[in-house]
Amino acid sequence: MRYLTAGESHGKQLTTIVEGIPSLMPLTKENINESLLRRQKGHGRGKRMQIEKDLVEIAGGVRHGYTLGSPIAMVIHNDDFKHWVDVMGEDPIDTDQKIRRTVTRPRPGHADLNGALKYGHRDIRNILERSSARETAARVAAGAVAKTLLSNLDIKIVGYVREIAGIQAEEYPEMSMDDRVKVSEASPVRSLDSKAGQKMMDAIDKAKKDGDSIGGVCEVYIEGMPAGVGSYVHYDRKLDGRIAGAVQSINAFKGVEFGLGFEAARRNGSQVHDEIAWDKENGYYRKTNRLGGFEGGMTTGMPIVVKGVMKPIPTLYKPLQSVDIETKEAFNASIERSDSCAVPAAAVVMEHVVAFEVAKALLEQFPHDQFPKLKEALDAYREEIRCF
Ligand SMILES: Cc1cc2nc3c(=O)[nH]c(=O)nc-3n(C[C@H](O)[C@H](O)[C@H](O)COP(=O)(O)O)c2cc1C
Ligand SMILES: C=C(O[C@@H]1CC(C(=O)O)=C[C@@H](OP(=O)(O)O)[C@H]1O)C(=O)O
Repeated sequence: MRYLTAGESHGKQLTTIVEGIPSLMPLTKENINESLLRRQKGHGRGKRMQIEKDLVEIAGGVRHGYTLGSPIAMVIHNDDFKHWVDVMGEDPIDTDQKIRRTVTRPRPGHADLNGALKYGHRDIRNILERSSARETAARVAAGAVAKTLLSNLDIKIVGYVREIAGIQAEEYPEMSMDDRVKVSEASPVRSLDSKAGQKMMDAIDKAKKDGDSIGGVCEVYIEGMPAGVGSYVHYDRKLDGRIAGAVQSINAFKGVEFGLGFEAARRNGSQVHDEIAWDKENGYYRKTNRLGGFEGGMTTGMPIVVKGVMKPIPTLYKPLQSVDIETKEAFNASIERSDSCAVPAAAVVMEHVVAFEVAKALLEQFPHDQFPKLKEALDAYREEIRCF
């Protein structure tokens, strides 16, 4: 199972191709649109999100509400393209226009300067169009297909905000999965803690007023995974490693933690490892879940709990100093529009990139071309480990 995306932020459309989804799995565009609309919500986003209404067009791989087993092609049109036809069109333009529209001022914290150096573009627009987190809409579409697969296998996944600008949401280890989904959906910052949520919104408003930006921490929580998915036998089969890579690949993410994460460095082993218990009904379980659902690159059967750190948005109304790549003169970057905080949206992105890695690992472990056979194999494995 793999996916590719294509498309520029202000170009015509984003395209996603997902390969490896078994046949005979129920899938509709509503499954995908629900995820896309969730990604667009959240306090702190800029004017662009008022222009876009992300809706998917399924262009291949699905017929009459079921997957065919062939690649699934999905298209999301950029409504903003109509304002950028001259800038983003594929036809050549005259030199005067080209010079007028060339972006030569790299923003600190974005991909602008390194991308220009690497690809030899003297127009930074050629970098920023693709490095923009607009691409995360296409990744959410791929993740929504994976989420649909997981949900049909009784595996639930949700992403929400744990922290914005140092304001932490309280931890609710006993909170049910359904409540996590409900509460995070209801909150404009997707936090499970309404008091902290209000403070987070105030912090976002203040950052915006000050022309600044803020980051935070997202968490993804997964229930229903049996123990033993992933593998310890090779570095690239460790599922926690793959999830970490996927989370780190989200625009502006700077770190990943499972369970206690970095806090584990400060505790003794007795306060970190999760003791093993057994009962007849459920088989093995853990009394705690401090390791966030992983040992040896494999799931433990406890919920997967993974956090990702998002840095503040690089494009600032309050300008940072940079250097023009043509004149080499120092300048203070000024901008037209940007998000001031995209952590709530990033929590949805994180949920979907993690969903993809989990679904991919399941299909590697239980390779089936037909979805009902995958379900049967997974259910048989669940029973096998319950009775182990
Ligand atoms: C949902 C989302 C929205 C974002 N919105 C913006 C934005 O409006 N302006 C901006 O400069 N960066 C934004 N970013 C972050 C940049 O895309 C990111 O910093 C850039 O691609 C450079 O990559 P890096 O930060 O991972 O090094 C956003 C990121 C996400 C996940
Ligand atoms: C378009 C999206 O996010 C964009 C990500 C982004 C960036 O630089 O990463 C910059 C902004 O775009 P624009 O320059 O058009 O205002 C965000 O709106 C989206 O999430 O769909």
